[in-house]
Amino acid sequence: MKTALTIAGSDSSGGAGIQADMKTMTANGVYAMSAVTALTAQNTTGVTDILESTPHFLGEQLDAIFTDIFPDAVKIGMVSSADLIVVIAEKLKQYKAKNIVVDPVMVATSGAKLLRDDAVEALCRELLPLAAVLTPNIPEAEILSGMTITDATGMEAAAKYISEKYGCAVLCKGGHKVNDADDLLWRNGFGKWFHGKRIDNPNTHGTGCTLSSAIASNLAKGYDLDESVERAKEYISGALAAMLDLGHGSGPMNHMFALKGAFTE
Ligand SMILES: Nc1ncnc2c1ncn2[C@@H]1O[C@H](COP(=O)(O)OP(=O)(O)OP(=O)(O)O)[C@@H](O)[C@H]1O
Ligand SMILES: Cc1ncc(CO)c(N)n1
Repeated sequence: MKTALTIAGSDSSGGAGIQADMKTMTANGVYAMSAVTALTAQNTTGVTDILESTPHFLGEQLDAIFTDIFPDAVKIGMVSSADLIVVIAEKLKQYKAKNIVVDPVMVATSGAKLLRDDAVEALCRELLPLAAVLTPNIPEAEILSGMTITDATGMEAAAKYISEKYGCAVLCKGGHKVNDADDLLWRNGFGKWFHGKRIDNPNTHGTGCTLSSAIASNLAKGYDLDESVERAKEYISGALAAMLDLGHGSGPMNHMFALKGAFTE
């Protein structure tokens, strides 16, 4: 069985972060492992508190994983401080990790800030150059490129700029503001649009975590990047279309929609 690792924060409500990542990896047929960067006290309405792992303990989790079950792909999500980012970069280089998907998580769907200001610079310096692909939404692509994005042309300009600056592929997600569910993949000097059918579902907690983990799962299974993105979009469309409705805010998706009998009661 192929294996994947998520390095991310825990979401106590189970719809985003580590929990979404592990459900997604499992549903996509790979063995899921985790290194927890932070605990969040969170539900569908917001984040009330964050307790960070120490850099030393995060390093110990990564040592334990890489010296035993080597991951075929790694997904990086919420990493709130510069010190944690430095440890992750050091360990990924030491163990020669491959198929690294970086989701530059900055703000939760609920609006809570998940990345400290000093960490943005460390993320760009330490982690982006190691990424096989980076998956910013529009606000994150604006921060990483310093550009304002209002349309598809803006998404292309920002994705091209970020890809060239950090030498990695960039999947700019349209989900939030522009172009509905159409995402742009910029790699090796060329852009390709992945068109998604917009699903009328207000429950989008954890969509970014889920998409990046599905891409990592497909890379772990040996699909190339284009095929991995295509399959990940199909998976997230299925999870959104299952119309799970839990909680008082923007609720989670049904990650197990394809499991026989899932959520029928
Ligand atoms: N209503 C929708 N219908 C279909 N696809 C969607 C919808 N909303 C988002 N997506 C898709 O889900 C994926 C994740 O995109 P999104 O922009 O929501 O991520 P994100 O902003 O990083 O998520 P998060 O809020 O978890 O941080 C993208 O492929 C996007 O196109
Ligand atoms: C722990 C965690 N990571 C990422 C996100 C982004 O959706 C979130 N809400 N919570």
